[in-house]
Amino acid sequence: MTSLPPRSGDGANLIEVQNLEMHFPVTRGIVFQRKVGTIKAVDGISFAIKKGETLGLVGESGCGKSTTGRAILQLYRPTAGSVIFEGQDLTQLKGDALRKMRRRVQMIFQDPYASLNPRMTVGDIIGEPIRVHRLREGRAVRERVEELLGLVGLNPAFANRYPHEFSGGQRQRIGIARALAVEPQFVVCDEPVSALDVSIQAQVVNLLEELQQKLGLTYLFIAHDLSVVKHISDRVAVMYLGKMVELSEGSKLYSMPLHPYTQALLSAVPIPDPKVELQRRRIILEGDVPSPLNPPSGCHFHTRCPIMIPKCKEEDPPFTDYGDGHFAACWRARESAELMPTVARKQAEMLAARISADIAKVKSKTG
Ligand SMILES: Nc1ncnc2c1ncn2[C@@H]1O[C@H](COP(=O)(O)OP(=O)(O)OP(=O)(O)O)[C@@H](O)[C@H]1O
Repeated sequence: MTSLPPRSGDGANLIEVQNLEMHFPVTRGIVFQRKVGTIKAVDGISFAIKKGETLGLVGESGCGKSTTGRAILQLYRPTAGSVIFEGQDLTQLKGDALRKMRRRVQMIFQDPYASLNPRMTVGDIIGEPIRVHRLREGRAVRERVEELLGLVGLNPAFANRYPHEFSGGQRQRIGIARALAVEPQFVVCDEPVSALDVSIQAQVVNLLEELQQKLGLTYLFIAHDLSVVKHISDRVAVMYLGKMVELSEGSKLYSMPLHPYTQALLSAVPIPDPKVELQRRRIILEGDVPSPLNPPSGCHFHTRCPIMIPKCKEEDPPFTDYGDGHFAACWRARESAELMPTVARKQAEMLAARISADIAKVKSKTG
C-alpha cells in the first residue's frame, strides 16, 4: 500500500505513476509450464515527475530500478497500476496509439555497445527511428542525423562509421542521439554512465544536463551511484526490494536521510581519499538482500534494519510525507534521522563535491 503520488511542488507533472506493479511469474516444467511463484520486481510504487525535472532513482542491484523504467515506458506491460503521461494512461494504450506514444518517451541504456546494432552504420542507427515514425523523408533524414550528431558533440561525418569504431563515451553519445531522434519529452536514463570511466562520466552527465536545458527534457535517471544522482537530480528516490522507501528533494536526502536504508547507502559511498577512508564509519547491513520471490513480511527492510522494532515485522509502513515532500516508508523515520553518523554524511557530501568539481572542470575545458 502506498499513498498518493508525491507531487513535485509547483508546476505541472509530466508523468504520474500510481501503485505501479510489475510481477514476473516463475514457472517450472518444459512442456506443461506451471507457475510456482512470483517475482515482485516492482511492488506498488507511486511518484510524479514535473515537466523539465530530473528524478534520480537509486538502490542496490536487483531492487527493481530498471524494471520500473521499462514498465513506465510500456516495454514491460505492468501487472497493475497506472502511468499517466499527458493525461493518458499508458498502461491502457494498444496498437497504433501505443506506437505513437513511444515516440514521446525514450530510454538510454547502460551498455551503449549492446544497444547499438554492430552491423548498421551510425547514420542508419540514428536514422531508423526517424524513418519508422515518418518524421523526415529522403535527404532530410540524413540532414537530421547529422544535426543530431552535432547536438551530442560528435562530428557529423561519423554517420558513415560503425559502432565498434568508437570509444565507450562516444557510443553513449550515439545512444543518446538515437533516443533524441524521435523528439521525446520524457527520457529514462538507465545507468547511462555506470559503464564509463569517471572522467567520461562527467562529460556524459554534463551533456545530458545541457540537452535537458536546450530541449526541455524530463528525466528519470537511474543509478546506483549516489554522487552522480545528486549532481543531476532535482529530487532523489531510493528503492529497496521493489518498493520506494524514500523520496525527497536532492539535498535534503543527503543532509537528513529518514530511512535507515538510505543512511546505509550514503555511508557506503566510496571516496578515493585515504584521509576520509580512515575516518569512514560504514553502517553495515546484516544479511543478504532477500529474494523478491519471497520478500520479508511487514517492512521488506526489517531483516537487515539496525533499528527494527517488532511492528516492522508485521506491518508495511506507509509512504508518508514528513514535510515539504520528503517521503519515507519507515515506522521509525522521525528517530532514524538522528542516528545517521556524521562521518558517513560528510563523506557522501565530499564525494558529491568532487564529482561537481570534475563536471565544472569538463565544462570549463569544453567552453
Ligand atoms: N524479465 C524478467 N523476468 C523475470 N524476472 C525479472 C525480469 N527482469 C527483472 N527481473 C527480476 O526483477 C528484479 C529486479 O530487477 P531489475 O533489473 O529491475 O533491478 P535493478 O535494480 O535495475 O538492478 P540492476 O542495477 O542490477 O540492473 C530482479 O530480481 C530480477 O531478477
